[in-house]
Amino acid sequence: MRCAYERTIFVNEEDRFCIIECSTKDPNVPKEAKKKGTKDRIFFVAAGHNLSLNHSIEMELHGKWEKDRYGMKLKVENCIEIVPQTREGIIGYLSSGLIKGIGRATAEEIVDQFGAKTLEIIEFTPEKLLQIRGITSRKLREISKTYQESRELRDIVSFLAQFDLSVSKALKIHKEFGAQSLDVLQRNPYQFCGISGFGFLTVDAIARKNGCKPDHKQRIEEGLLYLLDNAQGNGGHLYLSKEELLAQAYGLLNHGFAQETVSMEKIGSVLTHMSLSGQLVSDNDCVYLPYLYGAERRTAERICELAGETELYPDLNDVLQEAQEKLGIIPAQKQKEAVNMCMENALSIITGGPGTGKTTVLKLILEVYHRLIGKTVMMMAPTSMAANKMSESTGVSGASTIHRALQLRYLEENDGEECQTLEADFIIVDEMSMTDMRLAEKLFLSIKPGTRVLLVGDPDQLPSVGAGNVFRELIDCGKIPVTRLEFVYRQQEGSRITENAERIRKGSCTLQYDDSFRFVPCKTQDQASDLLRSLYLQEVKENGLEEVQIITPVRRNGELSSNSLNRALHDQVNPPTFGKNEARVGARIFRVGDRVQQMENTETVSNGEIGTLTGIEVQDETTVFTIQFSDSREVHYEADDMAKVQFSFAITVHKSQGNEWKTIIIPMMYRFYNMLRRNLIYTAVTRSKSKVILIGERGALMKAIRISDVDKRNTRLSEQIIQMMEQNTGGV
Ligand SMILES: Nc1ncnc2c1ncn2[C@@H]1O[C@H](COP(=O)(O)OP(=O)(O)OP(=O)(O)O)[C@@H](O)[C@H]1O
Repeated sequence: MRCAYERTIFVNEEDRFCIIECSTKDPNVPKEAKKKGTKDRIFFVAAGHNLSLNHSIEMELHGKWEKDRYGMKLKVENCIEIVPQTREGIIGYLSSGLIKGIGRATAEEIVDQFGAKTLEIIEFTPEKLLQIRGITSRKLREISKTYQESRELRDIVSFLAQFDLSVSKALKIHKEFGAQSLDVLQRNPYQFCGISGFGFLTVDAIARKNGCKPDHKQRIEEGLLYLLDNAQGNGGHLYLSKEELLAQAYGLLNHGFAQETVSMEKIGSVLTHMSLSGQLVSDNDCVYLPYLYGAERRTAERICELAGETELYPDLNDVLQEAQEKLGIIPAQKQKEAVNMCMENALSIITGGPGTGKTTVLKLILEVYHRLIGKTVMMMAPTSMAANKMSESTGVSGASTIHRALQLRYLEENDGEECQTLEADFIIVDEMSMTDMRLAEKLFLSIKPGTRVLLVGDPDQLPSVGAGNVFRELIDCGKIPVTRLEFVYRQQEGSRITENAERIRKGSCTLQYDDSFRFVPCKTQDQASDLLRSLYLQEVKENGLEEVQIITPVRRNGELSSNSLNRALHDQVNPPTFGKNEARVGARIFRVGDRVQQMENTETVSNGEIGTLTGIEVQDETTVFTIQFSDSREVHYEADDMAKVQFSFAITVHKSQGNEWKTIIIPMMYRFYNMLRRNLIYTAVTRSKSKVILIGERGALMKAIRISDVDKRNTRLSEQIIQMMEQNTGGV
């Protein structure tokens, strides 16, 4: 059925599942599905993946009519975009954003000149476009390239539609294999397993449809690699035991077959072969992906090189006394010990929850170091907000994110290679619990032996988002001096937040409530969502958008997920008004004033950074978005880059790490099920500077506080450090 897109009802950004309203001239729309209509157009609802959300491109939709509680809709099985033939249609298509470098005015000029032959000319004799004013050779190259890509892309999208695969996946394949994509898809789809986001399961479905043998060696290899990769993402594991890996592989490779098609022996022999050829590393029956094994080993080696005592400073006590007097701080015994430890050891760790005096100790350390040694100090933290806080609270400017300090772009690049050597005599890293194995490797390999290093953090927070449990392992290995600051000084300032955070940390469910720490009971998800949004709007009115944050355990599924809350809040928090620029990117409309969060590391922005959209301008027929981050840095994004950005009125607990706000609002429902964990609620609560509002079921909060230690990760960093140190000292 030939249709036109009319409006979006719903789009899931992750898998591009869309529900849209369409119109058609086709009279075969069932009566029950007809929404409204004019004399010659019938309106109805269609649902499916990757539907066109572009008014300029018509679609041919094929599918089944299905009825649910919202009425009858077309469940789309196949959607083909139809390149338009009319003057308006071609102009609309060319200026739809699919083809870079052509805006509305240029499109009109092209069509005026070439008429119905326009698309043919762009495809076969694009040089003729040089006759058009404003089209330079450089622009022409861009137009030809993106036109070609959009054509190839359409073919890939059609092929992938039968596997329910999204446009974004088609884009990834196309980026990697270009014009060869379709051929590779049909012949050997396992090659796609190397493309990020292209999991074994997806590729396996394509391969099976194309008749690939289920016990083919490459299928088993890719299955094993997939399971190890999956163990990183799902459990934060660096390795799986051989037994566990074989059991998982057997289940995976035989799934969906009536009988055993891949034997355990065959999987075992492929695994052995992969270990011998270096595709995997098997060490003491622990099976690793090679780069993760390397990251763990190399980090352990460098830790051994960095650790050790420094020269003695006989004046240390006197200098500390002078520093205390200058700063007006009377440190407790533990705090003094922390200063001494840091000055007497090349590598040391300070841990403590909020308000335990970590910053106070840091100030003393910086002052003592300045007086005793006075060389270059470098301070860094995983997020820019944490880095800014470090500078502000210590009064020493220049703290940066770890990524910026290391000049890292994408972590995937240069695995195992040393990057940028850090030219400093003393390096302090805050919020160390957020650092995963791969970032830790980059960090430590960048620090030259002889540099003094102090790691600061709170190991009771969530472990890093990426695999590994670096900070906890460094503490637990027992080879690096650690000072634990436990006394909460901020309690004396009458804050319920630090007091309750401390109780949560210890697993106590007896919390104290007042205006700074509230629990608002709600029985249902709908009720909680309504109340949460109205409380959020009220808090924003009082404190400003930048100081209020919703932190939720889940990103998708349900009204209390960050995705749903952002959708529901966007127009309320930042409504469209006359003169406020906005622009559509895919299904989302971005507006000046929106709060957004970066979801991937790039050259200039670290994953997790939060900023405000301050400008949307059209420059040279390209829409440019300007985002200002917390350190006043302005970064420009084009429409494609905005895929790396999410609205951030609500964010997940994982993405909140290393940041803080005045007011935090947290939904807590039983339906969060396996997200109800102590370190999750502890992390969320400790993000607040002055007010915590919990909304939901009290029992869910209690359950979360009671459940600890579910994050056991397979890592051996601590074991490796111990082994290496003992070898170095001849087992003494
Ligand atoms: N020895 C001390 N005597 C009295 N007050 C102290 C002492 N140490 C710290 N404080 C006070 O306790 C409060 C919390 O200290 P600080 O900011 O250093 O903790 P923190 O661990 O860095 O907290 P957060 O992680 O929440 O920023 C501050 O007001 C600080 O002045």
